[in-house]
Amino acid sequence: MSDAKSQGASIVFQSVEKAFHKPDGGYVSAVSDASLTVDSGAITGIIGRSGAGKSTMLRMVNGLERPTSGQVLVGGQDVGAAQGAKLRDIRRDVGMIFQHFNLLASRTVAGNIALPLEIAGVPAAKIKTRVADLIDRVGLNTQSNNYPAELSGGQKQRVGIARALATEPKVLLSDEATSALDPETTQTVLTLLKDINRDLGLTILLITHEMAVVRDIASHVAVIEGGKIVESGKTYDVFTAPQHKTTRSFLSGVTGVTLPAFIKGRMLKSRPSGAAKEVMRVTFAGTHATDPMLALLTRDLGIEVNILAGAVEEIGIKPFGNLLVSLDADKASDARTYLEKHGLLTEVLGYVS
Ligand SMILES: Nc1ncnc2c1ncn2[C@@H]1O[C@H](COP(=O)(O)OP(=O)(O)OP(=O)(O)O)[C@@H](O)[C@H]1O
Repeated sequence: MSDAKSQGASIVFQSVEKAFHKPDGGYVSAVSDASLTVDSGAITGIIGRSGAGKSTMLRMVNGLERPTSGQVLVGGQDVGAAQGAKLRDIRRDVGMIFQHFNLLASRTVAGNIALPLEIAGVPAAKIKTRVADLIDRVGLNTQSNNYPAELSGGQKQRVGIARALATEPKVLLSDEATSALDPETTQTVLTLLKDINRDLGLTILLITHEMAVVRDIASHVAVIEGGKIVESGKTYDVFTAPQHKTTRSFLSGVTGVTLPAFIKGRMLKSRPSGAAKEVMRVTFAGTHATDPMLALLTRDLGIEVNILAGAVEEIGIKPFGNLLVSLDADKASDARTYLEKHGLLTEVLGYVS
């Protein structure tokens, strides 16, 4: 494959609703009032639980579903309104990869990758060179004549990626592409997707239920619940200052920073009478991520803090830290003011007596 940049295309969801009719005459609202802009060349993750509406969002981008109202625009073209040749043109600009790869068992690696080119009527000689380039790009040179049954999950997904890139799309949709893979293979596939995004400039929209995937690859994220986008923004901003409880619950799974059981079991929502400790989350972002702020808090205000759990992580190349601490509830308000004045974020999680 030539490494010339194939321009990406933006994806815009404008007040999109999608309802499905049920056999009993009612309907189910799969996506409701969704507005989201994915910039050309960006990698954006849509995260949500099972049934949240992720697949429906994705399927509206390549015209497999049409919005009930609102618009989905790919490179400014209204996918929902497109018919016939126009819809085929838009679809050619949108490649897709799947959780279970969707490879043809009867075709070799090279044969699977060639399929979309054969369907598009590309001359055989051109298909041969292009398939060889694609195989090279995804690192399957020694497997080109193997059948899917002879490949590992990671290798199968590489074939899926090469096949999706065959028609030089501007947008790549990823439907839980790493969910069936082990963590190590997931990393190699995510790295390949990042390389492709960088080299070809194509836009990637992925759906996942794993915040770790978002952290590792996406510059932007949208959180969807019950068909509604409840939060969206730059991945770093959403990770360091999540606004919605669903986002927080996804994050608690990925940061690995959870309260120890002996505290969790005793936590109260409101402050009890008498002596009590406040349990607080402190998020260190940007330049403060590695500052010794708790030591400074003790030095400047004489407030002592117990660390319950913590971790420093990276998103892109930017670090952020997450600490769960407890401290004297009488002094907690002063401590929060001090920490926030120094650019940290705090959140009261509860109290223990
Ligand atoms: N063709 C359909 N007919 C009827 N209802 C549908 C159809 N497709 C999706 N739904 C419903 O719409 C809602 C959203 O489904 P969707 O598949 O988009 O969710 P999801 O977030 O992708 O879930 P999962 O992670 O389990 O795939 C669900 O309630 C689902 O049952």
